[in-house]
Amino acid sequence: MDHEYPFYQQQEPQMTDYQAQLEQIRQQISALDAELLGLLAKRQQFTNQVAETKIKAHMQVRDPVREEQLLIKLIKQGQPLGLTPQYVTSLFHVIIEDSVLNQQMLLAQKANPDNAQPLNRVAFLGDKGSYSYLATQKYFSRRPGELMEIGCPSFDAIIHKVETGEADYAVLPIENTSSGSINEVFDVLQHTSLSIIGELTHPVEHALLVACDTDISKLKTLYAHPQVFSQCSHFLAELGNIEVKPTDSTSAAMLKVSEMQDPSIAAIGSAPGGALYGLTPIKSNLANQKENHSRFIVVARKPVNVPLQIPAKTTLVMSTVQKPGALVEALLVLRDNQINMTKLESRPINGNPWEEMFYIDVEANLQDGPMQTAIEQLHGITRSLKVLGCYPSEEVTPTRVAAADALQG
Ligand SMILES: C=C(O[C@@H]1C=C(C(=O)O)C=C[C@H]1O)C(=O)O
Repeated sequence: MDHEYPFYQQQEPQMTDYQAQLEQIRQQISALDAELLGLLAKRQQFTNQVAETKIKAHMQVRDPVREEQLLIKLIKQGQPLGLTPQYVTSLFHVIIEDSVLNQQMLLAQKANPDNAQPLNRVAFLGDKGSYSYLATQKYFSRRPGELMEIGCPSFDAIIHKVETGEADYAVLPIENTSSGSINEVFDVLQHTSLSIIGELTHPVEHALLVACDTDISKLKTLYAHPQVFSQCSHFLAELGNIEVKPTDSTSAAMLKVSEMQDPSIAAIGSAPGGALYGLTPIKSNLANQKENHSRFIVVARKPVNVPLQIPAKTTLVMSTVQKPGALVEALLVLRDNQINMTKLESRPINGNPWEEMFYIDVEANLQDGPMQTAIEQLHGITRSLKVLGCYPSEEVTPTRVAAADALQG
């Protein structure tokens, strides 16, 4: 006979017992997370108060010494708690970046009081779910006023909306880390009276999105914006014979797949964007480069004043005279005025294919003395020169702290 277990012996825990344990611990985690959110919100209120003080004291927003001291102290405090220097540093880089961007926005608002309005009507490429839509949401989430989203089919249509007053701002993708500059945007900037008033970078995480249960082997057709195809060219090459069909925007691609509900059809877009169309990702991280970001510019009818207390960028567009070394001569003006150039892009001049326009981004405030001198000198040696805008730089370079230094002493 099988060995009988005495009745009183502990029964094996059932799955429901484990689930109950898990649920109890998860409730404690969620309670702690809520506390953490409360503390982060309180920290944000304090750093915004710091911004108010800096406005009155005309102090720079960024204080690298304070950041380094703060990170070293936190790393030391985290060590005995089992929190690694890498974890503490990366966590507080995100917290400090948010704090600096919030402070910059407050200072910029003070410098442009007329810009604060209850409704921000913003034109962007595509519709809900496009990368431009996500970038628009990100940029205006940090600014006061309700957001009215105005999706457009093309860059020309976007610019037209702002020029005619149907929109207050436009968000335009201008470059991507995988596919480089977006030439169509540089071309529309050549002829618009709008000014660049802001910038932001946004991660572009391409995923393969489908509307129903399927897998890659069943796919026959792929919809996406042409920019996406060039950013995911390696993935597409591996896919083999799948028909790729370009769409005006990522959101148009996702809408198409959502409407067709066909297991042989997919779109490439962001998972959050796809969720707005009921699409699910069956493969992620499709871009050629792991770190795939797009930089967007924000344009408006009126330029903004950028306070000298926050890092600024200025974008120029110029055409040079037709003589050897003309471009070099122009760039030497920037060097002679100690102005750092972060981007140089050339584009053919419409109707004059053998001449080029040069777009230059510099790390400088238009109000700065050296920048004013450089502009004056450039006017004297170029065929044409236009300031496209001076705007707050939204690239917050994290303060580096060597963990070892932090743990000494
Ligand atoms: C809050 C301040 O402004 C910035 C943000 C900091 C932060 O979030 O901890 C620290 C230093 C500054 O770069 C400050 O100067 O104290």
